[in-house]
Amino acid sequence: MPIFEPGLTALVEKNHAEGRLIFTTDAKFGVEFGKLQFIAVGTPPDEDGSADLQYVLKVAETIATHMSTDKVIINKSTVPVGTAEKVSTQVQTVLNERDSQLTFTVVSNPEFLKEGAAVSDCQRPDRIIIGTDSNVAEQLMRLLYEPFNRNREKIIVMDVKSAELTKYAANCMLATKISFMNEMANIAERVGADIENVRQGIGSDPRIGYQFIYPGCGYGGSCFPKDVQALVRTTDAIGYESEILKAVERVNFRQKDKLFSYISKHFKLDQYPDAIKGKTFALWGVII
Ligand SMILES: NC(=O)c1ccc[n+]([C@@H]2O[C@H](COP(=O)([O-])OP(=O)(O)OC[C@H]3O[C@@H](n4cnc5c(N)ncnc54)[C@H](O)[C@@H]3O)[C@@H](O)[C@H]2O)c1
Ligand SMILES: O=c1ccn([C@@H]2O[C@H](COP(=O)(O)OP(=O)(O)O[C@H]3O[C@H](CO)[C@@H](O)[C@H](O)[C@H]3O)[C@@H](O)[C@H]2O)c(=O)[nH]1
Repeated sequence: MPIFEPGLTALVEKNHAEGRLIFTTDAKFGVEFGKLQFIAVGTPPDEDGSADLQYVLKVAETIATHMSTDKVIINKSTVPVGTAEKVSTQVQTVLNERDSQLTFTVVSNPEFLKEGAAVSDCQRPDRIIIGTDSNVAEQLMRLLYEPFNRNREKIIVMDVKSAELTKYAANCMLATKISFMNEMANIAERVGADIENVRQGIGSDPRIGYQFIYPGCGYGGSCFPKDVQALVRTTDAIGYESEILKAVERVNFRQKDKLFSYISKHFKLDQYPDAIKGKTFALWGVII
Protein backbone atom coordinates (compact mmCIF):
# COMPACT_ATOMS: atom_id res chain seq x y z
CA MET A 1 0.00 0.00 0.00
CA PRO A 2 1.40 3.44 -0.86
CA ILE A 3 -0.13 4.95 2.31
CA PHE A 4 -0.21 3.83 5.94
CA GLU A 5 -3.61 3.51 7.55
CA PRO A 6 -4.15 1.09 10.44
CA GLY A 7 -6.16 -1.92 9.21
CA LEU A 8 -6.21 -0.87 5.56
CA THR A 9 -3.72 -3.38 4.09
CA ALA A 10 -5.50 -6.39 5.59
CA LEU A 11 -8.89 -5.07 4.44
CA VAL A 12 -7.71 -4.44 0.87
CA GLU A 13 -5.89 -7.79 0.60
CA LYS A 14 -8.83 -9.80 1.93
CA ASN A 15 -11.47 -8.15 -0.25
CA HIS A 16 -9.23 -8.15 -3.30
CA ALA A 17 -8.47 -11.88 -2.85
CA GLU A 18 -12.19 -12.63 -2.46
CA GLY A 19 -13.08 -10.66 -5.59
CA ARG A 20 -15.08 -7.86 -3.94
CA LEU A 21 -12.49 -5.21 -4.65
CA ILE A 22 -11.16 -4.57 -8.15
CA PHE A 23 -8.69 -1.91 -9.28
CA THR A 24 -8.67 -0.68 -12.85
CA THR A 25 -7.57 2.27 -14.95
CA ASP A 26 -10.16 1.27 -17.57
CA ALA A 27 -12.71 4.08 -17.12
CA LYS A 28 -15.33 2.43 -19.34
CA PHE A 29 -15.18 -0.76 -17.25
CA GLY A 30 -15.46 1.26 -14.04
CA VAL A 31 -18.43 3.27 -15.25
CA GLU A 32 -20.29 0.25 -16.61
CA PHE A 33 -19.58 -1.72 -13.43
CA GLY A 34 -21.80 0.14 -10.99
CA LYS A 35 -25.07 2.01 -10.79
CA LEU A 36 -23.48 4.11 -8.04
CA GLN A 37 -20.49 6.16 -9.21
CA PHE A 38 -18.41 7.82 -6.49
CA ILE A 39 -16.31 10.89 -7.23
CA ALA A 40 -13.55 11.06 -4.59
CA VAL A 41 -10.75 12.93 -6.36
CA GLY A 42 -8.71 15.80 -4.95
CA THR A 43 -10.04 19.36 -4.65
CA PRO A 44 -6.81 21.27 -3.95
CA PRO A 45 -6.71 25.05 -3.54
CA ASP A 46 -6.72 26.96 -6.82
CA GLU A 47 -4.42 29.98 -7.24
CA ASP A 48 -6.87 32.20 -5.33
CA GLY A 49 -7.51 29.62 -2.58
CA SER A 50 -10.90 28.46 -3.88
CA ALA A 51 -11.38 24.72 -4.44
CA ASP A 52 -10.06 23.61 -7.83
CA LEU A 53 -12.85 21.55 -9.37
CA GLN A 54 -11.07 20.43 -12.53
CA TYR A 55 -10.59 16.82 -11.33
CA VAL A 56 -14.18 16.50 -10.12
CA LEU A 57 -15.53 17.83 -13.42
CA LYS A 58 -13.16 15.62 -15.40
CA VAL A 59 -14.56 12.53 -13.67
CA ALA A 60 -18.10 13.78 -14.32
CA GLU A 61 -17.19 14.01 -18.01
CA THR A 62 -15.69 10.50 -17.93
CA ILE A 63 -18.84 9.04 -16.35
CA ALA A 64 -21.06 10.79 -18.90
CA THR A 65 -18.87 9.61 -21.77
CA HIS A 66 -19.05 5.93 -20.84
CA MET A 67 -22.41 5.45 -19.10
CA SER A 68 -24.79 3.11 -20.88
CA THR A 69 -27.40 2.84 -18.09
CA ASP A 70 -28.89 5.40 -15.68
CA LYS A 71 -26.52 6.38 -12.84
CA VAL A 72 -26.43 7.83 -9.36
CA ILE A 73 -23.32 10.03 -9.20
CA ILE A 74 -22.12 10.54 -5.64
CA ASN A 75 -19.79 13.35 -4.77
CA LYS A 76 -17.52 12.38 -1.88
CA SER A 77 -14.87 15.03 -2.53
CA THR A 78 -15.06 18.17 -0.39
CA VAL A 79 -16.60 20.70 -2.74
CA PRO A 80 -18.15 24.18 -2.51
CA VAL A 81 -21.89 24.67 -2.47
CA GLY A 82 -23.16 24.53 -6.04
CA THR A 83 -20.74 21.86 -7.24
CA ALA A 84 -23.44 19.20 -7.62
CA GLU A 85 -25.14 21.56 -10.08
CA LYS A 86 -21.86 21.97 -11.98
CA VAL A 87 -21.41 18.19 -12.09
CA SER A 88 -25.00 17.83 -13.37
CA THR A 89 -24.41 20.40 -16.09
CA GLN A 90 -21.18 18.70 -17.12
CA VAL A 91 -22.79 15.26 -17.33
CA GLN A 92 -25.87 16.57 -19.16
CA THR A 93 -23.70 18.45 -21.68
CA VAL A 94 -21.83 15.27 -22.62
CA LEU A 95 -25.06 13.22 -22.73
CA ASN A 96 -26.57 15.85 -25.06
CA GLU A 97 -23.49 15.65 -27.30
CA ARG A 98 -23.97 11.88 -27.35
CA ASP A 99 -27.65 12.44 -28.15
CA SER A 100 -28.39 10.20 -25.19
CA GLN A 101 -31.65 9.98 -23.23
CA LEU A 102 -29.97 8.37 -20.20
CA THR A 103 -30.80 9.89 -16.83
CA PHE A 104 -28.75 10.44 -13.69
CA THR A 105 -28.89 12.15 -10.32
CA VAL A 106 -26.07 13.78 -8.37
CA VAL A 107 -25.88 13.12 -4.63
CA SER A 108 -23.66 14.89 -2.10
CA ASN A 109 -22.16 12.47 0.43
CA PRO A 110 -19.25 14.24 2.17
CA GLU A 111 -16.49 12.28 3.91
CA PHE A 112 -15.50 12.97 7.52
CA LEU A 113 -12.64 10.51 8.10
CA LYS A 114 -9.36 11.54 9.73
CA GLU A 115 -6.04 10.46 8.27
CA GLY A 116 -4.55 7.78 10.52
CA ALA A 117 -8.01 6.60 11.57
CA ALA A 118 -9.53 6.25 8.09
CA VAL A 119 -10.72 2.64 8.36
CA SER A 120 -12.35 2.95 11.78
CA ASP A 121 -13.88 6.34 10.90
CA CYS A 122 -15.27 4.80 7.70
CA GLN A 123 -16.66 1.68 9.38
CA ARG A 124 -17.97 3.47 12.48
CA PRO A 125 -18.98 6.93 11.26
CA ASP A 126 -20.55 9.44 13.66
CA ARG A 127 -22.97 10.41 10.91
CA ILE A 128 -23.64 9.71 7.24
CA ILE A 129 -24.74 12.81 5.39
CA ILE A 130 -26.79 12.26 2.24
CA GLY A 131 -27.69 15.31 0.21
CA THR A 132 -30.36 14.54 -2.37
CA ASP A 133 -33.87 15.42 -3.41
CA SER A 134 -34.36 12.08 -5.14
CA ASN A 135 -36.26 9.38 -3.27
CA VAL A 136 -34.75 6.63 -5.39
CA ALA A 137 -31.20 7.84 -4.75
CA GLU A 138 -31.91 8.13 -1.03
CA GLN A 139 -33.13 4.51 -0.87
CA LEU A 140 -30.06 3.28 -2.79
CA MET A 141 -27.75 5.20 -0.44
CA ARG A 142 -29.57 3.78 2.60
CA LEU A 143 -29.08 0.28 1.22
CA LEU A 144 -25.41 0.93 0.53
CA TYR A 145 -24.71 2.22 4.04
CA GLU A 146 -26.85 -0.36 5.86
CA PRO A 147 -23.83 -2.29 7.24
CA PHE A 148 -22.46 0.90 8.84
CA ASN A 149 -25.80 1.98 10.24
CA ARG A 150 -26.66 -0.87 12.58
CA ASN A 151 -26.16 0.33 16.13
CA ARG A 152 -28.17 3.55 15.71
CA GLU A 153 -29.60 5.74 12.95
CA LYS A 154 -26.61 7.66 11.59
CA ILE A 155 -28.05 8.72 8.26
CA ILE A 156 -29.09 12.35 7.94
CA VAL A 157 -30.80 13.19 4.66
CA MET A 158 -30.93 16.79 3.51
CA ASP A 159 -30.89 18.90 0.36
CA VAL A 160 -27.73 18.85 -1.73
CA LYS A 161 -26.49 22.37 -0.92
CA SER A 162 -26.88 21.85 2.84
CA ALA A 163 -24.88 18.61 2.57
CA GLU A 164 -22.12 20.40 0.67
CA LEU A 165 -21.99 23.16 3.27
CA THR A 166 -22.13 20.69 6.20
CA LYS A 167 -18.67 19.40 5.30
CA TYR A 168 -17.11 22.87 5.30
CA ALA A 169 -19.02 23.87 8.43
CA ALA A 170 -17.65 20.82 10.30
CA ASN A 171 -14.03 21.45 9.33
CA CYS A 172 -14.31 25.19 9.94
CA MET A 173 -15.87 24.62 13.38
CA LEU A 174 -12.99 22.29 14.34
CA ALA A 175 -10.41 24.73 12.94
CA THR A 176 -12.11 27.51 14.92
CA LYS A 177 -11.78 25.48 18.14
CA ILE A 178 -8.05 25.06 17.48
CA SER A 179 -7.44 28.72 16.64
CA PHE A 180 -9.45 29.73 19.70
CA MET A 181 -7.26 27.54 21.91
CA ASN A 182 -4.11 28.89 20.31
CA GLU A 183 -5.38 32.38 21.09
CA MET A 184 -6.04 31.32 24.70
CA ALA A 185 -2.54 29.79 24.93
CA ASN A 186 -1.00 33.07 23.80
CA ILE A 187 -3.05 34.95 26.39
CA ALA A 188 -2.20 32.39 29.11
CA GLU A 189 1.49 32.75 28.38
CA ARG A 190 1.31 36.50 28.83
CA VAL A 191 -0.75 36.50 32.04
CA GLY A 192 1.17 33.66 33.70
CA ALA A 193 -1.55 30.97 33.41
CA ASP A 194 -0.97 27.36 32.34
CA ILE A 195 -2.96 26.55 29.19
CA GLU A 196 -2.91 22.82 30.05
CA ASN A 197 -4.85 23.55 33.25
CA VAL A 198 -7.20 25.79 31.29
CA ARG A 199 -7.72 23.07 28.67
CA GLN A 200 -8.74 20.55 31.31
CA GLY A 201 -10.87 23.14 33.06
CA ILE A 202 -12.94 23.98 30.02
CA GLY A 203 -12.94 20.54 28.36
CA SER A 204 -14.80 19.11 31.34
CA ASP A 205 -17.84 21.15 30.30
CA PRO A 206 -19.68 18.78 27.95
CA ARG A 207 -20.86 21.76 25.91
CA ILE A 208 -17.20 22.41 25.09
CA GLY A 209 -15.67 18.90 25.26
CA TYR A 210 -12.07 17.74 25.23
CA GLN A 211 -11.75 17.25 21.50
CA PHE A 212 -9.84 19.65 19.26
CA ILE A 213 -8.82 22.00 22.06
CA TYR A 214 -5.11 21.18 22.03
CA PRO A 215 -3.05 24.28 21.33
CA GLY A 216 0.03 23.87 19.17
CA CYS A 217 1.79 25.43 16.23
CA GLY A 218 -1.39 25.80 14.21
CA TYR A 219 -3.58 23.31 12.38
CA GLY A 220 -2.23 21.61 9.27
CA GLY A 221 -3.04 18.33 7.58
CA SER A 222 -4.59 17.77 4.19
CA CYS A 223 -7.95 19.44 4.81
CA PHE A 224 -8.31 22.23 7.39
CA PRO A 225 -6.05 24.81 5.70
CA LYS A 226 -7.58 24.33 2.25
CA ASP A 227 -11.17 23.97 3.46
CA VAL A 228 -11.17 27.10 5.67
CA GLN A 229 -9.57 28.98 2.78
CA ALA A 230 -12.13 27.64 0.29
CA LEU A 231 -15.09 28.71 2.45
CA VAL A 232 -13.54 32.16 2.86
CA ARG A 233 -13.28 32.40 -0.94
CA THR A 234 -16.93 31.31 -1.24
CA THR A 235 -18.03 34.04 1.17
CA ASP A 236 -15.89 36.61 -0.68
CA ALA A 237 -17.51 35.56 -3.95
CA ILE A 238 -21.02 36.09 -2.56
CA GLY A 239 -20.08 39.44 -1.01
CA TYR A 240 -20.32 38.28 2.61
CA GLU A 241 -17.56 39.26 5.02
CA SER A 242 -16.76 36.19 7.10
CA GLU A 243 -15.05 37.78 10.08
CA ILE A 244 -14.70 34.63 12.19
CA LEU A 245 -13.23 32.47 9.41
CA LYS A 246 -10.75 35.16 8.45
CA ALA A 247 -9.66 35.49 12.09
CA VAL A 248 -9.30 31.69 12.33
CA GLU A 249 -6.92 31.80 9.36
CA ARG A 250 -4.97 34.81 10.71
CA VAL A 251 -4.48 33.18 14.12
CA ASN A 252 -3.36 29.95 12.45
CA PHE A 253 -0.91 31.75 10.19
CA ARG A 254 0.62 33.62 13.15
CA GLN A 255 0.84 30.43 15.20
CA LYS A 256 3.20 28.81 12.71
CA ASP A 257 6.00 31.07 13.97
CA LYS A 258 5.45 29.86 17.54
CA LEU A 259 7.95 27.00 17.49
CA PHE A 260 10.67 29.22 16.05
CA SER A 261 9.99 31.98 18.56
CA TYR A 262 10.42 29.43 21.41
CA ILE A 263 13.68 28.22 19.89
CA SER A 264 14.85 31.80 19.53
CA LYS A 265 13.93 32.61 23.13
CA HIS A 266 15.46 29.41 24.52
CA PHE A 267 18.80 29.94 22.80
CA LYS A 268 18.69 33.75 23.25
CA LEU A 269 19.24 34.19 19.55
CA ASP A 270 18.87 37.97 19.80
CA GLN A 271 22.08 38.01 21.90
CA TYR A 272 23.79 34.94 20.44
CA PRO A 273 22.73 34.67 16.78
CA ASP A 274 25.05 31.69 16.20
CA ALA A 275 23.73 29.69 19.17
CA ILE A 276 21.93 27.13 16.99
CA LYS A 277 24.61 26.94 14.33
CA GLY A 278 25.40 23.26 13.64
CA LYS A 279 22.67 21.98 15.98
CA THR A 280 20.29 19.23 14.88
CA PHE A 281 16.61 19.46 15.85
CA ALA A 282 14.20 16.53 16.01
CA LEU A 283 10.57 17.31 15.23
CA TRP A 284 8.24 14.59 16.46
CA GLY A 285 4.90 13.97 14.80
CA VAL A 286 5.51 16.04 11.70
CA ILE A 287 3.69 14.77 8.63
CA ILE A 288 5.11 15.88 5.31
N1 LIG B 1 -7.65 12.90 3.08
C1 LIG B 1 -8.62 13.07 3.97
O1 LIG B 1 -8.44 12.88 5.18
C2 LIG B 1 -9.99 13.49 3.52
C3 LIG B 1 -11.05 13.39 4.42
C4 LIG B 1 -12.32 13.83 4.01
C5 LIG B 1 -12.50 14.35 2.75
N2 LIG B 1 -11.44 14.43 1.91
C6 LIG B 1 -11.69 14.98 0.56
O2 LIG B 1 -11.64 13.90 -0.36
C7 LIG B 1 -11.10 14.35 -1.61
C8 LIG B 1 -9.91 13.50 -1.99
O3 LIG B 1 -8.91 13.66 -0.99
P1 LIG B 1 -7.62 12.72 -0.92
O4 LIG B 1 -6.89 13.08 0.31
O5 LIG B 1 -8.03 11.30 -1.11
O6 LIG B 1 -6.83 13.23 -2.22
P2 LIG B 1 -5.62 12.53 -2.99
O7 LIG B 1 -5.01 13.61 -3.81
O8 LIG B 1 -4.78 11.75 -2.03
O9 LIG B 1 -6.32 11.45 -3.93
C9 LIG B 1 -7.10 11.80 -5.05
C10 LIG B 1 -6.92 10.72 -6.10
O10 LIG B 1 -7.74 11.04 -7.23
C11 LIG B 1 -7.06 10.62 -8.40
N3 LIG B 1 -7.61 11.31 -9.59
C12 LIG B 1 -7.47 12.61 -9.95
N4 LIG B 1 -8.11 12.85 -11.11
C13 LIG B 1 -8.67 11.67 -11.50
C14 LIG B 1 -9.46 11.29 -12.62
N5 LIG B 1 -9.81 12.17 -13.56
N6 LIG B 1 -9.87 10.00 -12.70
C15 LIG B 1 -9.53 9.11 -11.73
N7 LIG B 1 -8.78 9.42 -10.65
C16 LIG B 1 -8.36 10.69 -10.53
C17 LIG B 1 -5.61 10.99 -8.12
O11 LIG B 1 -4.74 10.28 -8.95
C18 LIG B 1 -5.48 10.60 -6.64
O12 LIG B 1 -5.06 9.27 -6.51
C19 LIG B 1 -10.78 15.84 -1.41
O13 LIG B 1 -11.87 16.61 -1.85
C20 LIG B 1 -10.62 15.96 0.10
O14 LIG B 1 -10.89 17.27 0.56
C21 LIG B 1 -10.19 13.99 2.24
O1 LIG C 1 -6.77 19.77 19.35
C1 LIG C 1 -6.23 19.75 18.24
C2 LIG C 1 -6.60 18.82 17.21
C3 LIG C 1 -5.97 18.88 15.98
N1 LIG C 1 -5.01 19.82 15.74
C4 LIG C 1 -4.38 19.90 14.40
O2 LIG C 1 -5.41 19.92 13.42
C5 LIG C 1 -4.95 19.32 12.19
C6 LIG C 1 -5.95 18.30 11.66
O3 LIG C 1 -5.91 17.15 12.45
P1 LIG C 1 -6.93 15.90 12.28
O4 LIG C 1 -8.32 16.39 12.33
O5 LIG C 1 -6.56 14.89 13.29
O6 LIG C 1 -6.57 15.31 10.85
P2 LIG C 1 -7.19 15.39 9.37
O7 LIG C 1 -6.85 14.10 8.73
O8 LIG C 1 -6.72 16.67 8.75
O9 LIG C 1 -8.81 15.38 9.49
C7 LIG C 1 -9.62 16.55 9.40
O10 LIG C 1 -9.88 16.86 8.03
C8 LIG C 1 -10.56 15.79 7.31
C9 LIG C 1 -10.65 16.21 5.85
O11 LIG C 1 -11.74 17.02 5.59
C10 LIG C 1 -11.92 15.55 7.95
O12 LIG C 1 -12.60 14.50 7.24
C11 LIG C 1 -11.72 15.16 9.42
O13 LIG C 1 -13.01 14.99 10.04
C12 LIG C 1 -10.95 16.27 10.12
O14 LIG C 1 -10.69 15.92 11.48
C13 LIG C 1 -3.57 18.73 12.51
O15 LIG C 1 -2.59 19.64 12.05
C14 LIG C 1 -3.55 18.67 14.03
O16 LIG C 1 -2.23 18.78 14.56
C15 LIG C 1 -4.65 20.74 16.73
O17 LIG C 1 -3.78 21.61 16.51
N2 LIG C 1 -5.28 20.68 17.93
